[in-house]
Amino acid sequence: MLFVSGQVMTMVPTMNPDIPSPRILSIGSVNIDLTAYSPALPRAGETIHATRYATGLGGKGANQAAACARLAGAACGVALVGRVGKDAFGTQARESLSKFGTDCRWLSDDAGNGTGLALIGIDARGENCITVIGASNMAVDVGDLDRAQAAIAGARVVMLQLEIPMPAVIEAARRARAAGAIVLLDPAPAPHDGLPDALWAEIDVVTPNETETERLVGLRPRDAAQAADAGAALRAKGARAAVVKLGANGVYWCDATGSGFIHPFAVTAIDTVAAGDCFNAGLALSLSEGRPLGQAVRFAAACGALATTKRGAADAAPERAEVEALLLT
Ligand SMILES: Nc1ncnc2c1ncn2[C@@H]1O[C@H](COP(=O)(O)OP(=O)(O)OP(=O)(O)O)[C@@H](O)[C@H]1O
Repeated sequence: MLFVSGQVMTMVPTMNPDIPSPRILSIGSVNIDLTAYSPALPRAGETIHATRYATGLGGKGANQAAACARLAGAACGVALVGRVGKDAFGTQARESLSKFGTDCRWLSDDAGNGTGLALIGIDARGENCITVIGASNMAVDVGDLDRAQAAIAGARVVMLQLEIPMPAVIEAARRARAAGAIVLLDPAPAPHDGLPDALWAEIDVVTPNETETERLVGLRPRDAAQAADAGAALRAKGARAAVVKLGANGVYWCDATGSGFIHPFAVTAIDTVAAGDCFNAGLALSLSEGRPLGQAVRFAAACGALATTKRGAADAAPERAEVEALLLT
């Protein structure tokens, strides 16, 4: 059946009884990252020559889905709900997601918008400047959720981020929670004026880093004690649990049953890009297996730490065996 809604033209996916309903969904953005490496970044009006470039999968929705699929392995049941353009970048994104094992049945082709892009410049010192073109990501709406309703209804964990329009995020959270799924929100990029109350009410676990925490509750945590204050403030907003990520300084968690601080795993970090996405992927997988929050956060912290030992975004995602080995140290 061909379904036409606004600018989207896509096949309506049906739930094939031979393919189990996904256990974990990421509802969010898909980008292709185009990265140019040059000795210095260009100033306004300047043209420079890069020494090399790379293209790869990006967007927090796609990164988290891909990382989670790699972690979960063969019969993983990790799906992505979102949009790509009907262009070469959309084809590249689909191929890349499929290589990780991500179920793309609910990834729509948007006939009216191109695929989301991130244009990234990196200089010799590792400084970067990034231009994001949201494109089809900014067209994600309730129609995408309608098409994915059967998947939302069957999911154990739904991962959300803030790179698609806020009304779609709120409605996705509402539907997922109503269906009994655990709703994970990575509040990135965090709006300057915080989150709407309608979203706070639907969040099971919110996972900000230091700067996102400051935008959400006005506190910038630098250690475990400050993270505990921030965690309490995040729960007072309405989230049932808070996980405050402090990068190389560890991670704090709290929920109705208690709280804890996980010290960072000792790794040799070479690139922290998407450590947070791999962390959230691990958290989603572990929660989907019924682990309590403290155990799930420890698993996630090992995933985040391993992601810093490889270059790239989704490409830096570890496999489960690597995570289990690090957890034994
Ligand atoms: N250098 C590191 N050593 C060990 N663990 C790390 C390191 N950096 C990150 N981690 C782990 O990964 C988690 C997520 O990293 P971080 O706090 O940088 O997230 P983030 O800011 O959301 O990341 P990004 O936006 O770059 O994806 C941390 O809470 C920590 O558990």
